[in-house]
Amino acid sequence: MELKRQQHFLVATFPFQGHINPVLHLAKHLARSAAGPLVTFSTSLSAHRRMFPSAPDHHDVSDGLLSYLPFSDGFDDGDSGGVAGFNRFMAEFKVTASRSLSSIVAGLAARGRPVTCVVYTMLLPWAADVACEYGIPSVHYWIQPATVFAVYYHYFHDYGAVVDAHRDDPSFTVTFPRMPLMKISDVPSFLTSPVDHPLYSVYLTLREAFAALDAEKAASSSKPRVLVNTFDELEPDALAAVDEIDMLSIGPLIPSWSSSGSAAPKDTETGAGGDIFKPDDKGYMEWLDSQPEWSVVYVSFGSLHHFTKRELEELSAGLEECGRPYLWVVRRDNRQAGGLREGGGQGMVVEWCSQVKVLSHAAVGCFVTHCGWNSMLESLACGVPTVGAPRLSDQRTNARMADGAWGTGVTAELSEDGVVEAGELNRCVELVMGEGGRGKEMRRKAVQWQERARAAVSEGGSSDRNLTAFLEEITKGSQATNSGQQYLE
Ligand SMILES: O=c1ccn([C@@H]2O[C@H](COP(=O)(O)OP(=O)(O)O[C@H]3O[C@H](CO)[C@@H](O)[C@H](O)[C@H]3O)[C@@H](O)[C@H]2O)c(=O)[nH]1
Repeated sequence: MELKRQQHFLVATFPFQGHINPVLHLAKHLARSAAGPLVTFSTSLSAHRRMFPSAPDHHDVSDGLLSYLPFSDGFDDGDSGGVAGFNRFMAEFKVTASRSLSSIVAGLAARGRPVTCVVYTMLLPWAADVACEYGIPSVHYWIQPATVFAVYYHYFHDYGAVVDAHRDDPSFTVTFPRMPLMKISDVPSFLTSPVDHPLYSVYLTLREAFAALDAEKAASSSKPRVLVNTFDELEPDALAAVDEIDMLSIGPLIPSWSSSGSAAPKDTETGAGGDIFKPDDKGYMEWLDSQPEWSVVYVSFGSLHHFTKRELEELSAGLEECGRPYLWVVRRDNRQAGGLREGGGQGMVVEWCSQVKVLSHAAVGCFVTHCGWNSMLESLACGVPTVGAPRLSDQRTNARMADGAWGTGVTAELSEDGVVEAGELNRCVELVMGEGGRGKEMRRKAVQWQERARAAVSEGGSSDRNLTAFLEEITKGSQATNSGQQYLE
């Protein structure tokens, strides 16, 4: 059989929008690199169907740059049982999806397009075993901050006992190696939640991911390398906080920059292109065009958060109280609770928008966010200061960085039931957008970070250099071992 030597990345991700986006941007970046590798993007069939509603199922979709080949996770109709059923879903996901991804690798080889490197994200640690099964290298792509990676790493090694002992003491401070002091209340929530939490399986999967990196280290003479969607200047301490792992910053990978390779966002390219939610066809960009510069409050809590009725009531009232124009994303699957008051003349509520395009618009002056990592990077990349309303996972750590080290945001005080109440929203938005000194400073810093973020991904910038070095190393490694071909023989 004639064997091809072309580099072929298989990039695989969990079917959440917040995981699909950064992986898709990396995939595009790889595909456009000088070496011109093949790149296949893979997520679950249910998410693939939502990304490509008109594509015939099970078929390899191609957009001329990437191939899209879904794996089955056993929940192909997309009904994974919601938060309550999530632990059961994760157990099934691992078994079925790893088998399916393995047959994708075998199938690509049989079609003369052998995979030479598997790139996988945090909730797919078993993808490293799939790669190993075929004797091909794999690399973990960490899609949250380096700070969060370092906290998990140290927790799963030497700091588990101290965090566990103080998990109910929010003001207790932990000193993770080479990192600033961190309060327990700022540690990722999966480390302080009880074992009967409905998302406990995320904790177990993360533990598995760090064990996989330990195994990789034990099997090799060099440090495992992890790609991280951040940039050097943003998290210098955290990037150097784990001796045993080489964290390679390659971000911020956001749509316009990763697909164009240029530092300036281009309007036509600011859509994520991997949406699993239907974009709203209300003319929100035209509406933004009609608003003054820096006047609009943009509100979005990402792709997973579910509002309660009280939360929708308080946010509606708070936005009215602010008296500023606003654009608010409330997904269609997120309105059942009731309590949402649409903005009248003052605001617009949409089901889903092109977030980077919105944040890049000159009219937007503040982003009220749940502090998901993609949203945080996108706000920095677009120079928009934030009001943080973090709930779980990495969000509270991210919020603390924005209102601490970066100086680009303020964190709202949540009520006991986790709601940003109207008065608190108004106070925070005024702090960010008002004429006070703190607001002016946040806006100045936001613009400063935007410049640094752009510099990092521009040609010759730190993230650009890291990604180029990674590509060269993978290419050299696969030429040396002829990897990706052995399993054909
Ligand atoms: O109307 C919208 C709303 C959101 N987005 C995009 O959706 C993504 C949302 O990602 P993120 O901000 O990270 O939030 P989540 O969807 O909640 O992401 C989950 O995954 C992230 C990465 O692991 C974590 O940081 C979060 O805490 C976790 O909730 C971003 O790229 C947004 O640009 C849109 O394009 N249009």
